[in-house]
Amino acid sequence: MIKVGIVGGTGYTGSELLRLLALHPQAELKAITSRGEVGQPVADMFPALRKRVNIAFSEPTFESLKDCDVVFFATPHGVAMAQSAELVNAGIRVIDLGADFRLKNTTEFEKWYGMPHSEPELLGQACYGLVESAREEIKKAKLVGLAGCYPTAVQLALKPLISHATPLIDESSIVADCKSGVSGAGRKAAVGSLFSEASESFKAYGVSGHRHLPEIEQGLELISGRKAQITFTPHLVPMVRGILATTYVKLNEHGLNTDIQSLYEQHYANEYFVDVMPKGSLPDTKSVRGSNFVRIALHRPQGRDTLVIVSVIDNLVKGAAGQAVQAMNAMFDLPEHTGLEQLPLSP
Ligand SMILES: NC(=O)C1=CN([C@@H]2O[C@H](COP(=O)(O)OP(=O)(O)OC[C@H]3O[C@@H](n4cnc5c(N)ncnc54)[C@H](OP(=O)(O)O)[C@@H]3O)[C@@H](O)[C@H]2O)C=CC1
Ligand SMILES: CC(=O)N[C@@H](CCC(=O)OP(=O)(O)O)C(=O)O
Repeated sequence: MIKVGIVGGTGYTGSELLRLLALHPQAELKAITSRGEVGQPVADMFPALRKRVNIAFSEPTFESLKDCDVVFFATPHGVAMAQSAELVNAGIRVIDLGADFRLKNTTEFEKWYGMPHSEPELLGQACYGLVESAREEIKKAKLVGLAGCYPTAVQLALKPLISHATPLIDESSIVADCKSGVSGAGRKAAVGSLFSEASESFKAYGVSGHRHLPEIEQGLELISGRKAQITFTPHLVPMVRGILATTYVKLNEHGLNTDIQSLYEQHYANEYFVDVMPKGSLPDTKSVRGSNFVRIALHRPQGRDTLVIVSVIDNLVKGAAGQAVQAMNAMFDLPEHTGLEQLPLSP
């Protein structure tokens, strides 16, 4: 059994990890931390976990986590950075769901996250955790900086095109128009997440710059070795879970002469969690809700040279906790879908 610890067990991604790991056949929950709820049984806070999770919250300290094989950080930026070195040095593998180990350039990190990076050496050892593109590195990694939620939806939408040795699109003018449910903002109290603010409304945010922009560009460059430029606009939608990304690219001559639907189907043929839908499909967030799947559909409106790629994920699963468990499975040589076979909730 893999002994698992979670730092940040009271938040949305932490509790989603609990939901998934409670039924994982190879995982044993050893520690779940909270600063404010030490001693409280986890199932008292999350009745959905009654009779499945029988431990209590503990302090987010090394002492609580030292018997684990792997520790997930489901915490705000800056927390994993402060605590990972001690764990990694003790031979405990770390998967950070936050952004401390995603951006390789510390100046970029400081610019977008407003804090200096205190562990540049550890950052150098970290593997960027988009499992479909970095599986082999993740297997060996001691530390994974898991891909963000929007970056997962957008990179998986573009990967087959970007992976192609000869560019198929104009890689300098990609547009990703993305919509997220409110759980993307976390469980902490915030005015923008109030029912009366977010419901019956729909708005763009971070239009002039969002911290996922440099991450997406870095991720695309990691895949292709070429620099890509993207206009990324996130929106807040009045629903709880889900991300829908509509990504627009201009096909070049080579792209226009390629069967893009077949390219996607072949590229993802062996990916358990990626569903390339039949031509013309319209995936909705409900079709992935509660599951680790991503569904992708391709369109060429009016047969023109713009390709529209629609991708959907559950931000808390494939965008966070599910992808984290997928990475853990890869690290511990388990089939990647172990404990992750939940079908989406319907309706
Ligand atoms: N929500 C989403 O869709 C996604 C979130 N993420 C990332 O995952 C991380 C967690 O997000 P989310 O679950 O939404 O956040 P929440 O705000 O819901 O939860 C944050 C958790 O972190 C704990 N925490 C806060 N500060 C500290 C600290 N200084 N030391 C230890 N624990 C701390 C809190 O627990 P307590 O106060 O009880 O100690 C709480 O359990 C973030 O980095 C986020 O960016 C990534 C992808 C998607
Ligand atoms: C709706 C909403 O607010 N979404 C968050 C993104 C989710 C998140 O926490 O981002 P990471 O993937 O970087 O961890 C935001 O835009 O800041």
